[in-house]
Amino acid sequence: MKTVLVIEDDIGIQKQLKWSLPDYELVFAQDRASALTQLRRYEPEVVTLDLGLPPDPANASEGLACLHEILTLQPGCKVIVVTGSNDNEHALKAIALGAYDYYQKPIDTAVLTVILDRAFKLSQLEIENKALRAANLNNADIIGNSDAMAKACRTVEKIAPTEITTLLLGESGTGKEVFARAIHRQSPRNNKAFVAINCASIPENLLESELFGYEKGAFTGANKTTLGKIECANGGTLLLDEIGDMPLSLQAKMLRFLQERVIERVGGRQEIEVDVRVICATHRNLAEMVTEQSFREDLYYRISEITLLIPPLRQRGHDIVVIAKALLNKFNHEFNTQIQGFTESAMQAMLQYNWPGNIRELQNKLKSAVILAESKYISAEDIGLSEQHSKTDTLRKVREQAETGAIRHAYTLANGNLSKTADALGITRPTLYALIDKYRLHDLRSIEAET
Ligand SMILES: Nc1ncnc2c1ncn2[C@@H]1O[C@H](COP(=O)(O)OP(=O)(O)OP(=O)(O)O)[C@@H](O)[C@H]1O
Repeated sequence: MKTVLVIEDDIGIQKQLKWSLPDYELVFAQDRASALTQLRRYEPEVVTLDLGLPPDPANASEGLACLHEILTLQPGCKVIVVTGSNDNEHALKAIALGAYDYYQKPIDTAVLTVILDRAFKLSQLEIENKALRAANLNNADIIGNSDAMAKACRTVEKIAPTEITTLLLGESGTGKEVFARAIHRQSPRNNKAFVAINCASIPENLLESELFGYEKGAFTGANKTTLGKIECANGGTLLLDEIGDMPLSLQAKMLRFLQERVIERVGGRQEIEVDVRVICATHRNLAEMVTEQSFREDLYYRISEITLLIPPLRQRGHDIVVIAKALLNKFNHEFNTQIQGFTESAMQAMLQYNWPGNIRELQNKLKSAVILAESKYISAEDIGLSEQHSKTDTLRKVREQAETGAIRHAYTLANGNLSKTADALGITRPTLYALIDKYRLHDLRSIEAET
């Protein structure tokens, strides 16, 4: 349910709104201080604000000051100001200060519902727009603006216009293929093919014909002459993914192609010239493989004219959150869901988790979270990251846990009697009610109501 913060000191109107707007979760505040507390707590997209707030309800000064503070704290918030009848002057002043809309008392819930719906729609559009802008920060689909990524993107911009053979190094799922595509897209070859082949996923005996193609009759089943990936990439770019997994037997043929830019199809005798830009990628330590003699040294130097290290996700700082939000936006579209964001603990957990599977792992975790989440905010549990991943609780959360625990403990000792519970806690009964509301401990109230 969408949350609306209603800032209104008239209890009667609060009640009226509560029963007449059942499709929203309404949270209330009666003055400027409590409004700002509620704003920090619920971060509502939409607020209704009665301009006549105590201590000066006859005047709009307190309401306008409140509006100013709300927009300072949460600039994207849609504030609908509520004025007395014919109070156009203050309504216009509020709009000039940044309020989204206004309406005049007496309350007409049909009108208010339309205004609220429009405010939420606009807010959603703005949130999506922001995520899309974040998604386009650097190179089309390379999301993120950490120093590490900015540096990698600058390198892409420099090497893309050249013909230099590039080696992309990085853990699995860091985006090596995404970077290879970005190099192609920014190169003069961008109107020709980008062809990728994963050397680790094709059986050794098939890899040669996949890469170099074969002539008709070259082997049983070779019914017609077939082009390999290298020829298919002619004029464009070829990505040799997981080059570290290329068998030694094929490495010599690959070296010849890279040096002379000619190939021979399997079963053929004719040399065919090809004009292909080559990008290689691997998560393996090729230098170590050279020492162990499982990778040819001459090939290693040939493919690594320039090496670009793609940082693992855990070293990209706040990028994790930026990417997570962009992915959430994408999955909301894909699955037609309305998840609005992440809980604080989910954010902390994502920032502290090690992400061994990098962005691919983040994608998988978020996809299932979006499908399975039961609230509009994704929690740490939804993404399969337990509380232990979120080591630093906010002060607010620590306080909430402590107060909730103390209230429940006192309540049990007082056998469900709220007056005794309040006494034991050293607070008044109304304060206890306020805390029950604040922490949504409504089971406590209902037990007393039954007794
Ligand atoms: N910076 C990024 N922003 C958003 N999505 C990204 C980013 N980098 C990668 N991705 C996405 O993460 C997934 C993994 O990326 P990619 O396949 O390029 O990784 P890889 O390093 O080539 O992985 P592997 O080594 O396993 O082949 C892809 O779906 C890709 O679209």
